[in-house]
Amino acid sequence: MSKEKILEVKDLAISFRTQQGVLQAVRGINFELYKGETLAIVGESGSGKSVTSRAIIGILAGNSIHAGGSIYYYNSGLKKFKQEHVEDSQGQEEEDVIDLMKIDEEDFHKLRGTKISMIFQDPMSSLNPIMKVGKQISEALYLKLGLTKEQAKERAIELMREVGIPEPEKRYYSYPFQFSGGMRQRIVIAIALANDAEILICDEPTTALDVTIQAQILELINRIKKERNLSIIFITHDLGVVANMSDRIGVMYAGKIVEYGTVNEVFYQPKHPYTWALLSAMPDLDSKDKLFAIPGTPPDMHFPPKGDAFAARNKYAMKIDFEEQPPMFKVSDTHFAATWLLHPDAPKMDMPEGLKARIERNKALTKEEV
Ligand SMILES: Nc1ncnc2c1ncn2[C@@H]1O[C@H](COP(=O)(O)OP(=O)(O)OP(=O)(O)O)[C@@H](O)[C@H]1O
Repeated sequence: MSKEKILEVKDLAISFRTQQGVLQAVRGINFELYKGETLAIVGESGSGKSVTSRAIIGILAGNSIHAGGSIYYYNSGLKKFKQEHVEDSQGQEEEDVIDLMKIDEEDFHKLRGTKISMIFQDPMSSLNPIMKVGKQISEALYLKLGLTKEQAKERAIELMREVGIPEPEKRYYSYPFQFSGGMRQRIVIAIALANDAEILICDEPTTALDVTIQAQILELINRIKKERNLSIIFITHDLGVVANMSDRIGVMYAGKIVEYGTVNEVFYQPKHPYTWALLSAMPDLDSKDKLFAIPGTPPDMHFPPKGDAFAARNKYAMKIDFEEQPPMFKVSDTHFAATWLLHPDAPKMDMPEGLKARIERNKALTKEEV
């Protein structure tokens, strides 16, 4: 995997004005995205995954407040900016970095739907219901890449073939409602490819599909990622989906990233009790154990807790968890977790025995498959 950074989310904070006051949806998150990698962001409903991805693509709701932080896009070719965090190192003035939270509408239009594309759970939300799908793909090519109408049509048919639409010459003239959910999601992917996107944000793209179709769409996303060196942000509440298709995972809880690391680190050496809970709640075909449900509910983000937001649901919580927010502790060069359990003075606490046994079983299974 190349290590060319394409995106850097820095101390990003997004709130919303609501009738009950200000809701703090994203509370200072940090992550990087590299070229050609898939970063999964997982967490329960309401943890701030969608708000994060909507901030990146610039489609936050009107009542949102940019409470702080930046989203740096590297080498967009759009402009040369000098940003605070790169000022002091030598030669950085030359770097092409833009802050997506600061650029104007016109520049954002050049990026959204072109360099950055998004696939949603419901493909209909990205498609025009009364326009033939072929036209929707070729329009992207025609408007944004300056091809002639004939060239655009030819290319659109090629793209339909590339994403696995059978008989693309014929289906070019069909309307979205004439396709199944899985096929519609393929059309949305074809539009993203038509735009030559560099970053593809997938927000629960397979949640509404049945399992077989889900696997096919995941396979397609994986294939185009490899073929085009795409960078993917994959948002899901389902850890099972990302196990086989992400390079790194960020676990979100109550508007913060509480743990991130490579897929192996998060699956095999999880450190945050919330990650333990998420992993324990994953259905496991080989286990006869009763499925673990995470007790309690996430906090009301109008009044985020003072300490570790997971403390109230965490049976391993210590006094300090209710009083002070834990910093990100480094586990390895690629693995970090925000839990006081990693403080050198904390009592030695390992993951639950049941989870440890599951992990060992899964490791053994993976070895068998190799
Ligand atoms: N326009 C809005 N106005 C008020 N609150 C909002 C708005 N959009 C999102 N929120 C709130 O922000 C928080 C984070 O929402 P977000 O959609 O990012 O969660 P999520 O992790 O993506 O969950 P889901 O999987 O359900 O989409 C939630 O509490 C949500 O209710």
